[in-house]
Amino acid sequence: MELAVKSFLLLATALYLLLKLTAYLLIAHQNRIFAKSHNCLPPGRLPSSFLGLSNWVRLTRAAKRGDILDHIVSRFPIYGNTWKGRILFGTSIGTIEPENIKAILATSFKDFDLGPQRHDNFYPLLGDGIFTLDGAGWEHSRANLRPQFSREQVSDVEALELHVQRLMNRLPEGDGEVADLQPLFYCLTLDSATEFLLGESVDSLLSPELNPTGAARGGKEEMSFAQAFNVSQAYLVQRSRLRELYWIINPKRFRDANAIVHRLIDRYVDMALHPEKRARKAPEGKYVFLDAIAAETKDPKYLRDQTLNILLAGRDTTAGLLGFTFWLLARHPHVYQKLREEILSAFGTGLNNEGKRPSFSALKNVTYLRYVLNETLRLYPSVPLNGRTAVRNTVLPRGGGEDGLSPVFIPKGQRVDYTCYGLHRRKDLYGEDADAFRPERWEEGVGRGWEFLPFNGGPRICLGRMFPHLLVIVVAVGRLLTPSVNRAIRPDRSLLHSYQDLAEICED
Ligand code: HEM
Repeated sequence: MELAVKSFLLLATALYLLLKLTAYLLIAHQNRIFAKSHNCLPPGRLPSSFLGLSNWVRLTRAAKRGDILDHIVSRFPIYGNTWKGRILFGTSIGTIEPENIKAILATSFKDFDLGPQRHDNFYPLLGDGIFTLDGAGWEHSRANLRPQFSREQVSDVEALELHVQRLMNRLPEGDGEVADLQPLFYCLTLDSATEFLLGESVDSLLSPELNPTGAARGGKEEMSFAQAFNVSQAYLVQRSRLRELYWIINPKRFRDANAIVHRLIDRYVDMALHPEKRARKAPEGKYVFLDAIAAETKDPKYLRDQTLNILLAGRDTTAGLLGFTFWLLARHPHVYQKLREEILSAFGTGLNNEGKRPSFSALKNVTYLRYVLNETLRLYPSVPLNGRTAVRNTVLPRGGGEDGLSPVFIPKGQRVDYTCYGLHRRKDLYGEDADAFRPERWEEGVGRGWEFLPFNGGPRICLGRMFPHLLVIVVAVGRLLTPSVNRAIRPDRSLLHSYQDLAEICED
């Protein structure tokens, strides 16, 4: 009897393996036919050891050193603008080819999705929202949320002014004193975003202790919303580093931080659904994102998740842009001087608290400011790494063969990572000085089409790209460019470190 069971198990296992092998060979055969019929050739090969462990170890070491982006970008001159390699159990295709990125994000949009990790890794904090969903869920979110990003709704300069003023109040008084702007910018974007989303700011700029970068510290005291949101994000970064194994990191501190964030948002969701519970009424005519979406949908989880998705999408990206703009201005005094002169000549004393506030469109038309922002986003795009996964067999137009000009076959399930940080630094697209900060290059017509992608492109292009970040920076630039605050800039490695963190979180 025992022998019969053993024989049966052996036979079943052999049959299972045979079926698997046949399916594998069949798919490989179909893939070959598909690739041939589209004239595909293989791209450059990133060497790797068993299961891609060596590449993963190199990536992890680079992340620890704080130069993961330069590490990734250094592969392109060696293996080509599109390459394929093994990284921790899976294969990845890396590309900095505009034509390929256009295919992924626009022309072959339906052939790709965000991949399994984005939703599942972010779920404990973000749930189901526009930033984490694919397919019908994303389409529904996008259609519902898009009207909330019209110009009138997001260009409330007055609300921003209050937070900028508070930021200014935190700068040291004396001449020659230094201040670290980065934590202040993270607080500024949190305060202004919560005001836009919830109708009330969490006012982190008024708190005596700033904890902006989200170091997951110990301690028994309850975290504030700002701390909890930062702690959650810091854990999301750590989880992303483990790729498919993200779920291994799920400590109590992460769960507590998520619960604190959810509790606060739920309070506002409750008030949006039951306005009679509100202690203070929003001023007449004031736009509140949560109230606006609650007018359409009454599901509290939907409301919480979408609000948090927007907060995550818009907060660090904007703080990063602000931080890098000033970081670069501090190192390029001639650019700083030129920008200051242009702003002052356009608006005179209008920026100096004398009642006349420049209009939004006037601010948008300060050409040199636009060049400075473009150049900052070119060198330090807030989302430097990104990727998609093929949902069916498809093709990228470039990267195959010795010359890299043939199409590349992308099988169903294949991950493709595109790297704006590398794309934006290509010397053949931006010139030999592509690594230098030179806003004037924008006068020369660089960055056309799919060569410049700080906000993505195609149907998933950033919803908030037009206004809030621009307004925040403009108000801040206006204020910080006044002579009395020339002092407030300090170069700081921590800025670069948190940029790397952001890079990794977005890689998923
Ligand atoms: C400098 C500031 C910003 C940059 C560089 C930026 C960049 C991006 C990028 C690259 C994406 C695509 C992510 C992906 O699909 O993988 C994105 C998506 C998104 N962004 Fe922004 N963003 C910024 C500010 C904002 C702000 C302020 C908001 C809202 C208030 C916002 C809302 C969104 C939303 C909702 C999405 C998801 C769109 C979708 O999937 O349909 N962003 N952003």
